[in-house]
This record gives sequence, structure tokens and C-alpha cells, in this order.
Amino acid sequence: MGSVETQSWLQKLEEQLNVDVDWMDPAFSKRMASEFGVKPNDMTSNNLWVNIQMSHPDNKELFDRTVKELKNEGWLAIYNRIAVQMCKNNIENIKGRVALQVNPHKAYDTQAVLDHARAYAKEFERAGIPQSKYFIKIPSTGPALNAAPKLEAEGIRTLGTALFSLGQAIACSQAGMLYISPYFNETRAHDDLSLWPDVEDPATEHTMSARIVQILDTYKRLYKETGKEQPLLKNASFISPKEAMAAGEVGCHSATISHTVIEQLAKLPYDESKQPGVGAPKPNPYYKQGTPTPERLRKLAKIDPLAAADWDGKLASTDVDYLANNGAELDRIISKDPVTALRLDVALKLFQGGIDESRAKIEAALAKA
Ligand SMILES: O=C(CO)[C@@H](O)[C@H](O)[C@H](O)[C@H](O)COP(=O)(O)O
Repeated sequence: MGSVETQSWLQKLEEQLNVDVDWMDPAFSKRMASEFGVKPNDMTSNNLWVNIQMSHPDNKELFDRTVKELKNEGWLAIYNRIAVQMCKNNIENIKGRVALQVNPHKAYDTQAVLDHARAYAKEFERAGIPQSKYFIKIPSTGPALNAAPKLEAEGIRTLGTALFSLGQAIACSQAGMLYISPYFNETRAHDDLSLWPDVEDPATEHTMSARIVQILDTYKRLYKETGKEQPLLKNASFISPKEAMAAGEVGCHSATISHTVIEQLAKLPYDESKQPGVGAPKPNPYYKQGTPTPERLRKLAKIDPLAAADWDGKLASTDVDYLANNGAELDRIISKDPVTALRLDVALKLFQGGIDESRAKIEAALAKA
């Protein structure tokens, strides 16, 4: 797939938003450019992807060497250095930034989030990767997001992850973050398809679409009212190619996509007449140029299929300080929104499982070193 006549869904999507790769393997990023005709913009990761990539045969020598080098520094120092080096191994294959996620066990501990992000930053510096080429992923809880303004002031750019609600998105804006990653699907749905809203037209029918539209509308309004740059919406957690195309139509800034869905997008020949809706070319600069939400999606601005049964129909207010008192108001509104509370908790546990496995591998190697 390469010529304009046989443009793939993936190539079309890259015209509407920045396609990012949600996977750390350099061989796959290379294939994206050479076989699929789309070089990834950013490379995102999470504690599961780091854990998988750490066990890749290509990284055995890196793993063994780092355990030896840092055997007196503890498992986390070893984890950080290996994770940063694996980012470095992919940096030539992407156009933008690489990403690492802080320890999900510390999602309610501001100081621990700060310490971990700064430890990654030190490793990036040591590896010769400038601040302009990476960002740090922080879970969107009250205490964790309180670390972001301090990191941003130090030039360490951040992304709010495990994000399922407008309130979390407003808090990320208040924290001055570079990106947010709302999860289009809850993480459990990837393994239990009975939880997946597998709809014909995800942009209008998927239960998460309304929240994506509302976050974008709110950020565009805040940009207009304050002139302050807003986080860029990097949509994540797609199960099907149609969902990624919906992110393009809605007008997300970027979409970080698994290797499985990228392969599918690359194989589908694009035919505009068969798409339920078509996105606009990507605006640049994103908020300054701006693009309105497409007419057929306007109806999503005021509904919320994921809201609690007693929802009063009001969207989260931008006049509230969600970061005050260590994020108490953010954590309060999350607890009043059962879908967000559950999805956030499940996502954190999933990532905790990932880092626990890495820790066990490193500690087993340390025991033999
Ligand atoms: O948050 C980002 C990127 O910012 C992603 O890496 C994100 O962790 C993943 O897309 C989701 O966790 C989906 O992972 P999974 O449910 O497929 O295991």
C-alpha cells in the first residue's frame, strides 16, 4: 500500500491526526514506515509494554548488563535504565517523543510520582535524549496529577493517563500537561469482548465518544477564553480499526494505536463513500487553527451514556480547582462517577501487574548476580 490510489485507512488517518505507535518494538516501528507508509509520530508505552519488551531476546544483553552495572542500586534503578534504553533503541524510528509511565503502585502518592518521573528524566539525560524527545505518563488521580505542574516547570513534559472523564481532563489542563490519553475502551474489554461496545459507527454510537467530544469542546473553549495552551488529546485503547478512524473524525490531535490495530488499518483500502463520517485534515497549530466538531457529532455534546443513573445532566465545571488539597475535588468527582472509578482502578491494577513482573525478573537476576 503506498500510492495515492490505494491509500490505506492508516495513511488516511495520518492525514487527520498524528498516528502514534503504542508498542516499543523497533522492528515494528520500522515496518510502519517501510511497509505501511506511515512513520510513527510518538511512541507510547505502559508498564506492560516495558515488561514485554524487556523479555524480548534482542534485549537480553541489555538486561544482563544493566543488572550487573546497577546491582547495588535496587530493582527500580535497573528498571528505569532498561526502560529508557529501550526507548532510545526506537527513537530513530519515530518522528516525535517516546513515553514511559511512572510506577502505578504510587498513583496516590505525589512525592513518589515526582521522584519516579525525575529518575526517568535523569536516565534520559544520561542516554543523551533531550526533554523535547520524551514525556512521562502519570495516572489521572488527584495526588498524581499534583506532581505535573512541578515537572512541567522543570521542563519534563507529562501526559495524563488512565483517563476516562471530563473532570480528569480539566484537572490535566489545570496541571499544564502536554497530553492526555482518554481510553476509548476500558482495559478489561480487550480480553473480555462482552464488555466491548462493538458498534457499527463508533463516532456516534460508542459509549465513550460523547466524553471525547466534550473534552475536546472544553479544551477548545478554554483555549479561546484564556489563550492558554491546552493538553493535546492523544486517544488510546482501540480494539478495532473503525474506532481509530472515529478518533480522526472527532478531531483528536493524535491516536496511539496497538500493533495489532495498526496492521489492520494498513491492510484496509480507504474508500470515503463507505465511511460513516470523514475527518478534516489535521489543524496546525492544533488549538490556534482549530476545527469545529463535525455537525453529525454535535448531538454528543450534551449526553453521557456512561453517566451514573442519578446524573443531573451537568458536565464537570471548569471553575473548580481540581488540584487543590492534593486533588481532593478530583478524587471526589471520580468517586461519584462509578464507571470512571472502576475503570481507573482496573487500569492501575493491570499496570501494577506489569511492573510487578518486571520487578520479579530483575530481583531473580539480582539474586544470581
Ligand atoms: O495510555 C497510553 C498511551 O498514552 C497507552 O499506552 C495505554 O496504556 C494503552 O493503550 C491501554 O492501556 C490499552 O492497553 P490494553 O488494555 O490493550 O492492554
